[in-house]
Amino acid sequence: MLLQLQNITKGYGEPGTHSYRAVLKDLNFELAQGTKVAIVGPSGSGKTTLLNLIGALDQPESGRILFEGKEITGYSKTELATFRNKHLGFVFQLHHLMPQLSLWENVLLPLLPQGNKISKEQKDWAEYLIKKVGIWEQRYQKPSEMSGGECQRTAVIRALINKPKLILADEPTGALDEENATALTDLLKQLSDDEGVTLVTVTHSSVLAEQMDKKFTIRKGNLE
Ligand SMILES: Nc1ncnc2c1ncn2[C@@H]1O[C@H](COP(=O)(O)OP(=O)(O)OP(=O)(O)O)[C@@H](O)[C@H]1O
Repeated sequence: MLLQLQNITKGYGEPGTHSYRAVLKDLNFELAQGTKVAIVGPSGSGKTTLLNLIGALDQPESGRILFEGKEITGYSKTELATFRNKHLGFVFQLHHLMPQLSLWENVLLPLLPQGNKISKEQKDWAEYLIKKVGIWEQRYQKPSEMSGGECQRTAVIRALINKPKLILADEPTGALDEENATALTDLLKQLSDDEGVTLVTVTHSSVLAEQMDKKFTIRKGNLE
């Protein structure tokens, strides 16, 4: 298994007081390498809370999270940051591209914390991805000079640049019109198929959810 969540509990407020509210309760979840899943559920059901745990951005109150069989719960902040950078790619509803950088620079940005120079192999990989999603012509343009769909495609490539094992997408098509949303859905699916990347996407879009191998719904703090 690529990812295992075992008996996860997570809430907000001070446990044992009136302020506490449980969001995820004794949740179990397993994800095999290469699978694509959608997580759906009403507003406030805990989708982002769950994605933050899977993405090592937050820690559960109890339970264990294992990645490739190794427990990551208990990692220090630095260890979690290293883990995220090495294994995970993130796509958000809003692309979060750096406004002062070109498409090309934005795509290469996640490689910079690794120090040293960006290798020819890494540049070739970036070029391959940018061409694959059809925005090579725009590579020297800044986000303000690109369409919303082009920005979101750039964000998807940026998430893939480190060759992550797992991509986490939070409402990736949420800010796009229907045509662009469909194009991005196809792209996410095709890229994860071609590159063998595992994908977890939180979405309100039934079109996107239907494209995944499996759909989970958060209900009463658990996945069904
Ligand atoms: N930092 C926080 N402090 C207190 N409560 C929080 C915090 N973050 C989330 N919550 C609460 O936890 C519950 C789950 O929130 P979460 O954002 O995970 O839901 P969601 O399913 O992603 O919702 P949406 O679809 O509206 O984005 C909500 O009731 C929310 O108010």
